[in-house]
Amino acid sequence: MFQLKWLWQNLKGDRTRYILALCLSVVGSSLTIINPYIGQRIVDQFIAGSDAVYNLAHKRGLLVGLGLGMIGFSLLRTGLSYFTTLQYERSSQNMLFRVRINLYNKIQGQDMKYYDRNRTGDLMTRMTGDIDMVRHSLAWIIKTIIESFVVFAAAVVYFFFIDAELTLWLLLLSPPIFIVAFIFARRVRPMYVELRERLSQLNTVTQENIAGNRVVKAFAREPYEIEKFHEKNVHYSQANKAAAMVWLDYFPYLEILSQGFNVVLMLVGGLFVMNGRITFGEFAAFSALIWGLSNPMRSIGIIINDIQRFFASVSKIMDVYYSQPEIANHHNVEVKRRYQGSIQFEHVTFKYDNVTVLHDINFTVAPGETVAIMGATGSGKTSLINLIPRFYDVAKGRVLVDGTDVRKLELDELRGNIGVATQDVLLFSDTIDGNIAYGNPDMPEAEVEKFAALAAAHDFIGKMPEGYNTIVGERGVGLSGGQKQRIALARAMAVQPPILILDDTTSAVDLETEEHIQKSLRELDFPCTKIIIAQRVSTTAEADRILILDNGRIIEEGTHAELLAKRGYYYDVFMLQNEGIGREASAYGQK
Ligand SMILES: Nc1ncnc2c1ncn2[C@@H]1O[C@H](COP(=O)(O)OP(=O)(O)OP(=O)(O)O)[C@@H](O)[C@H]1O
Repeated sequence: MFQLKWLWQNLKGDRTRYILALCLSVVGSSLTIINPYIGQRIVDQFIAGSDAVYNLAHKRGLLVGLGLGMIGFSLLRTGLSYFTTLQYERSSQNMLFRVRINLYNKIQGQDMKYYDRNRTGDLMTRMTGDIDMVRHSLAWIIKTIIESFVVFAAAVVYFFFIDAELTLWLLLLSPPIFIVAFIFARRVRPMYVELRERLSQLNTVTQENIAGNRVVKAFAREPYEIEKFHEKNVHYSQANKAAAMVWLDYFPYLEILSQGFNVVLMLVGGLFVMNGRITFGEFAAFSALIWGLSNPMRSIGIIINDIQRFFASVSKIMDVYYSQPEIANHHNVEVKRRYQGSIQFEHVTFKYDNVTVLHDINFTVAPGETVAIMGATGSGKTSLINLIPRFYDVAKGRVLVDGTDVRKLELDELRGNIGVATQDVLLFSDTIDGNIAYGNPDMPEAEVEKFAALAAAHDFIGKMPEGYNTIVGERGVGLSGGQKQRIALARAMAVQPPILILDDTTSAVDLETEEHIQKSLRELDFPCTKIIIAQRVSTTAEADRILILDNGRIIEEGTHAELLAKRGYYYDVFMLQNEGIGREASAYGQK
């Protein structure tokens, strides 16, 4: 079975330990028949046998020996069981550790499409609960199955050795138990798949609520969120109850059939003792070991439950484990070249699934040029710039960087040559210094400060209690929108990339600060091609070229003056933004 093969693969490094644990389980379980055997001898020779009085008087040494043997084997079994459990725990914990790293790397290596499709809560469930279920299966389920099976087999063999007919009477109960267990397993399996899905939905709602708690509070939507959580919680709870109810449907049958072993033993075994077919000692041995037949039957339901949970979880993990990103970064570039920074879009069409959002885009950016992109919201600006670092692949056409199709470039090298400040600013829970130096952790402090100053961030950072060592909260909590944007800009510039992409990076800063940033961008002391998405004419005016996007098509292209002269979309935006402040279309922004 593929899932078990996968488990085996991931046990690499601990396979010997795990096999040792399995062997110890077999040995330890086989030893369970020793004490009933000793008990049988004690009963037959010293309690109920015809020579019992004589033996008690003359063979006390043997009795003491058998008693000590019983104690010794009990201690040995306890010791073995302790050592075996230790091996199971160690090997399964080590496997858990490895799979977790592996899974994390897999998730980390996925492309943007994967993150578009998968919910964070679901991925978190895979990284936590599902992995732990797999560990549980190695450390408990497989162990229980092996031990139950060995105890059952050892008891049956021993019983056959004592009396085959009585054993067959007892075994008559096994087929109905297996049939009941089989029907139960078939019924409960889809329920665990559903249960797992509902758990993931519950985690997703919880995660989104915590991550978005500010929005929730701002809109006073706590009751709605509580209701949403409640609904998912009820769904999950119902799925749990439904699975438990199915178990309860079958549990009485399994329990009664398991109890049946004792009844059969009493009736048939008792009869056999009365007619002298078996001795009291042998009957005692049956009694002492009958749990070896009934217990595995009793726990069969629990084992089936856990096995179904295991399959539901392991298939979710394996989904991640074997999913191959369409755009994979192999991280195998030894020497990263520095690009000149030319960019070319050749008849580019781009789709999200089946929705085309960019149509036949053509433009060229020479090294060192600054190109601004403007357009209505949803016109495709972010989608367009996402194609340059190859966050997504084109559907048709080509995107070239330095004359080479980005699909033929090593991703590490390509992305290492591009600094991006995304629209949705994300800062890590780290110091401001750590956030700015994210792309180059060895950057000297003076450099960090230099780029912070270029991004007009140095002054406000200096006023913070611990300056550059101030820890910002998750996603940059504690900073204003404009402050976050400036740190993100400093972070993008700090890698001194030959291509800098800024997606609406100065939308939340005031005009004066923006002017400072514009000046810094113009005067960067390294060669750099800049692609700047902006809504303000004040940002785009000084670009070498401006592209206007509308519904995924370039509808205007030219310099500020050329576009104003065209009296099209750009002109309208200009007029709208400058109405009332008396600026003349022709005079503004001319270099
Ligand atoms: N990950 C995605 N999956 C599916 N569709 C998407 C995705 N991201 C964007 N879109 C769609 O693609 C179109 C272009 O979106 P895009 O974000 O590129 O526009 P934009 O011009 O950058 O908008 P804005 O100015 O609001 O940021 C929109 O219709 C949007 O709904």
